[in-house]
Amino acid sequence: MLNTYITNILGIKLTEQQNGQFDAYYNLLVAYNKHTNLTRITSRDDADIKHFLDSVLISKLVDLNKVVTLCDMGAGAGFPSIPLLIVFPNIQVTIVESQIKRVQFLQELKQALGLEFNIVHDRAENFSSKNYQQFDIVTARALGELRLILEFGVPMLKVGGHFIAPKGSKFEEELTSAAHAIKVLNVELITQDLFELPLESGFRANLLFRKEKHVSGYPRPFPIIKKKPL
Ligand SMILES: C[S@@+](CC[C@H](N)C(=O)[O-])C[C@H]1O[C@@H](n2cnc3c(N)ncnc32)[C@H](O)[C@@H]1O
Repeated sequence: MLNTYITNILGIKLTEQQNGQFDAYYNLLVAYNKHTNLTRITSRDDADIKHFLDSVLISKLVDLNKVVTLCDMGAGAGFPSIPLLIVFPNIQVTIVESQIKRVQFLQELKQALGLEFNIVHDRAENFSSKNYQQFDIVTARALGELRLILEFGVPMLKVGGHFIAPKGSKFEEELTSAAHAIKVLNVELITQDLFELPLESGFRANLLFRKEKHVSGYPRPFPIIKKKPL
């Protein structure tokens, strides 16, 4: 089913190896989830649509064949970066994840899929403050409010790089409250890609921003970000 969705929606035909990697991903996710809470989505159909397809939809926004480096903040069980890496194995993925049990799952996943990616056990805002202007793309799904994740992630982007925020039905409200952050961090909203997932599985708004200029002084320490969001 995943294969059909990806072909019909994105025009990409998965190879046998890629289909096998998605099967192995699903099997490990469900097996690991029995003892360690990773996801509430456990049926194969739901995982195909709400985890795998949803993650790969990001590739509609940028040409991932040309992208070299991508940082996924708070990837949890690997979303959205690992499905993207399966489909675009040329990407150099760095995951920054704060919870050790999820880091351990990601280490096992790396072995199971035979893919290379960096796993950093840290908070995204700490990692970001040590890695200015390193990445072509920064993304984060379900990590937090848009204005917070922009402050975490934009400092890590190269000038001209893209921040991609997968958001839900309240994306317009988030954009409104992020207006100041967008201005201060010097990013421009380029595209809002709105999509209804198959089988009434939910709405996705993928927001694409481009970094216009590097601004020093961000991210601030988390207690300050939380107390005084941009
Ligand atoms: C709701 S989960 C979303 C996981 C995944 N992105 C997804 O969409 O399925 C949020 C994840 O972010 C991690 N997290 C929370 N705060 C973080 C931070 N400041 N830096 C890095 N990871 C963080 C959590 O441990 C958790 O794995």
